[in-house]
Amino acid sequence: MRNATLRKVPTEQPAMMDSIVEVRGISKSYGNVEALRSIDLDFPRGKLTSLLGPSGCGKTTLLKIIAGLIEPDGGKVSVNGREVSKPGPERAFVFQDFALLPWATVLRNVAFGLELRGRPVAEREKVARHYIAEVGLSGFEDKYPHELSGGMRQRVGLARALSVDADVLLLDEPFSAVDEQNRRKFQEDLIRLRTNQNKTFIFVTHSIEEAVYISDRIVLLSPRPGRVSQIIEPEIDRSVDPDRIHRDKHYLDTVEEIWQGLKQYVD
Ligand SMILES: Nc1ncnc2c1ncn2[C@@H]1O[C@H](COP(=O)(O)OP(=O)(O)OP(=O)(O)O)[C@@H](O)[C@H]1O
Repeated sequence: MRNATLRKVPTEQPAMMDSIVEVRGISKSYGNVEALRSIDLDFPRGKLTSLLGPSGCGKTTLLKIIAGLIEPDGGKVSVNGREVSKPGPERAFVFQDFALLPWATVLRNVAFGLELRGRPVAEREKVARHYIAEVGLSGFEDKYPHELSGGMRQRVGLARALSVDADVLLLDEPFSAVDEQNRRKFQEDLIRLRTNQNKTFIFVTHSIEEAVYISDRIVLLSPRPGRVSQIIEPEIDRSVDPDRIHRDKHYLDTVEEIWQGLKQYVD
């Protein structure tokens, strides 16, 4: 396979990049636990960026600060050039535990974000049906969350995030609760959605393989207090068969190189 190389990017970002999310000097402590120290990051528009690093290095904290769900102690986050301090319609958060309404059908769950925004029922159901199809759940509109597998519930969460038409989708380990088959399938869907929907994805994962497989860029955070230690662009040609990518030497070398850098932090 051609065109699969590891590219390291300076952690000081070039000013010319079209970034949709800008993080400047973000710090956060919980009591005397310093989670994040002075994070500066730019997230390119229309790309998928993964946050990767040892357990407890502040990945989820950073994602929630970008979402406006946690207030930082210092620094600021801008989205589309505008400083943000609370959740807003241009960002949608897909929770690790799905956060679905157990008493509502798939259709209602997916349409829920639009319902909160007071959109008419016909419009929100039309949009919801569209995204239910996009994530491969057509035919399940009238099911309830307890009737679905973990992977399907995760898709409902993603469809809900897509249906509110946010520019930025924030995903906190979306595949952690699903089995390997569903994980692979969902990764492929995410790559397709990223291309078709032209959304910006910011993605927290524990998995080096997953990060290399799906990401346009990978931000490696150092152990707590989390700081940006490296930015990597694994230039993988994703137009080829996914099974070929997983066996490709460049893919495997990239995974190995990141692992060599991270393994010192594993007990
Ligand atoms: N609400 C909280 N109160 C106290 N400490 C917290 C809180 N949330 C997170 N922490 C601590 O802050 C640090 C960063 O946590 P965070 O969940 O952001 O890291 P993470 O990199 O996402 O971790 P993991 O990979 O294990 O999910 C950890 O040491 C965690 O224990």
